[in-house]
Amino acid sequence: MTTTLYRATYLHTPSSPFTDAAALHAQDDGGLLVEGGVIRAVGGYADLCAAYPDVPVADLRGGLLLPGFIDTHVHFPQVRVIGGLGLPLLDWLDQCALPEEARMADAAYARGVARDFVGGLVQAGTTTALVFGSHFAGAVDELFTEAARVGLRCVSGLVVSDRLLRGELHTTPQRAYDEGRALIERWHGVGRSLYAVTPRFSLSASEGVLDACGALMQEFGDVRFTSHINENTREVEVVRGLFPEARDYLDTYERAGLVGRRSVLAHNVWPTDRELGAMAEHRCTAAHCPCSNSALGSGFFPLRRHLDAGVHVSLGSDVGGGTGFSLLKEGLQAHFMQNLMGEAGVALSPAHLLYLATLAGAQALGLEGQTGSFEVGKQFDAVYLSSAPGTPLDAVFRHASSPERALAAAFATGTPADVARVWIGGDEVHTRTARQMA
Ligand SMILES: Nc1nc2[nH]cnc2c(=O)[nH]1
Ligand SMILES: [Zn+2]
Repeated sequence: MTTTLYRATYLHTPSSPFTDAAALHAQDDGGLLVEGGVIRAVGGYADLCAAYPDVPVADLRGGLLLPGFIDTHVHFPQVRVIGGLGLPLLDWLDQCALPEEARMADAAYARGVARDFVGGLVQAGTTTALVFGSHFAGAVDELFTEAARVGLRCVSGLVVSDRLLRGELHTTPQRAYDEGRALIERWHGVGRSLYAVTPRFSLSASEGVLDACGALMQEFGDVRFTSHINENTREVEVVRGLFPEARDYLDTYERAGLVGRRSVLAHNVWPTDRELGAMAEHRCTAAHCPCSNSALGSGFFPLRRHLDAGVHVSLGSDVGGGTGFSLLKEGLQAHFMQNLMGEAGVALSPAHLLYLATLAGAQALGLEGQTGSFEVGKQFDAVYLSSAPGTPLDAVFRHASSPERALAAAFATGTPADVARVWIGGDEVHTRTARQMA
């Protein structure tokens, strides 16, 4: 079993800065002892070095070591259509996303997209992702296969819909159940893969399809659930018309038994107070996707209302409605948008951004015992940020007055080009090449 002592400036949030003012832990010259991919000891480098004098040292000084990022909302079939700017949600789906999603019927095409997608995630420092899969079971197999090859922690599933999209993306309740069941049996709990039951959104999923999803959730107790909610005002209006008996958008999922501790609902830009109260009671998560909300003009995420109601919030890139895989960029955009909301916004510190990009995602997925922070017993999932000499971020890293200042700069200006090395369960899954640094 390999044992390594990593020497680095590291930061992590073992608790939530939204409830614990001392949540951010930083070590200027820190040590992490990793044995067989698991963190066995943490602390100052000098202390660990004295305690474990024979263990080989990996010297990561000069940059920042953070827990691997956790993206709780990202679409596998959309990596090649990033950048469809300027359209509202329903037009963007129609013109940009869905034509590409139809191409995923071809498994060979899907295999290429899976390589682009998983590569994009790990190069951005993402070590765990809750992924919207494809409408085609064969393409979902390609995604899980590629994620397993690379070593990504991948939570994903078959996307199901039976109305209002393109015909070739529609299924039936029975097929949704049968194909979902087969995929769960093939992938759930295998290696680092987990299954998420995934109706696209209530606009495109009839009660029958939502009930089929509910049946899978009942039968397989620990699979996850994900979908979209309250993203765009026009979408909310259409859903209201389609479900006249439902109290609101959330209720369309609640009635099918889909909302609980392991449910992640993306966006929630336009929630009612009833929905926020119910989400807190269910202990489900809202995945905030700030770049997507900006690019599609969906609106400002009411973070203050979520926090006041006690709703758990995590971060998602929402590629390809979002603009790329970097959770550093999502953190910065979240910060910008809250600033622009004035009194209604939440002042997000670097500690908040780090928490949202790491432990908050692990908690959303019920994986906080395994990942999201550098605590003894957790997997060594980590991202090492180190900038090319001469770049502004390198200058900050060399001269920052504290690790927290360096962390703020990483969110302000860091990109995937600054991601030098990435580990998942102790396995190095990405090592930047000279070309990627340029
Ligand atoms: N942002 C976003 N919202 C959706 N709602 C339903 N499908 C999608 C999607 O692909 N992207
Ligand atoms: Zn989405």
